[in-house]
Amino acid sequence: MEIWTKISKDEADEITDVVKAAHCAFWCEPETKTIRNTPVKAILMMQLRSDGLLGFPGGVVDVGETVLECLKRELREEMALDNARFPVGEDNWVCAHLRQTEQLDGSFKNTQLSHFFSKKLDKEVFYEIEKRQLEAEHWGYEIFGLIRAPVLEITTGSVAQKYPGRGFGWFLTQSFIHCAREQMAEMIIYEGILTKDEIDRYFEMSQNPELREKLINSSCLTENKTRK
Ligand SMILES: O=c1[nH]cnc2c1ncn2[C@@H]1O[C@H](COP(=O)(O)OP(=O)(O)O)[C@@H](O)[C@H]1O
Repeated sequence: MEIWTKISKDEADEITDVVKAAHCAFWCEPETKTIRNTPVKAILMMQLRSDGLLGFPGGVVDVGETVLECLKRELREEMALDNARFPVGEDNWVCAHLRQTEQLDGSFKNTQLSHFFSKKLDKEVFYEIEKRQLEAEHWGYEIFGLIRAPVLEITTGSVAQKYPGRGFGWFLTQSFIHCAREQMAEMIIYEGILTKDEIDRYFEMSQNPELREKLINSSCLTENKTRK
């Protein structure tokens, strides 16, 4: 069994004997609308990983590297990011999560410390950085898709009435790597995109068993099943 716990910066700085990782959410307010005239509050840059899960750009800190040096290297490898133009620094730190893994004797050992950063971009810059990712060294090898996490809610229409949370609530039903879903929630609150209550409501909706069953078994929420 593995447990992920959010810890403070001071607590994180105390931990030394563990694998460290750093990931970053680049985001923007696109000031656009999507279907049914729904305002898009924000879009977050995520990736479809080669293991089929969704996560943020970043990776494991190599021996001799600092957390920020690691992030810089990973952002270059995974996004072809021009780090001099778009630096990510201590000011962009949002949260840390500690993974503890159960051992054979039932005790728990610290096995990973994940730092998370967030950087807001102008929408034009966001689009430019997105396009550049197709030239990244790890594109098509470790990174299989570019994702815009949709921070929005489509509230009109019968499906939205029956299954609220269409938009971000439904997005949360996807499969995320490790603590990426929690990091995303932390960063959305930290940046003032949504309140904690709003995020909690979306998490609750995404855990509705009836909705999850429908989303997994049918792409259009109908009763039709073409595969048994
Ligand atoms: O978005 C994320 N949030 C939190 N942890 C992640 C995320 N993406 C990957 N990880 C975890 O961080 C570690 C580094 O994985 P990743 O695939 O990013 O790095 P790598 O490029 O160094 O192999 C792994 O334990 C992985 O499961």
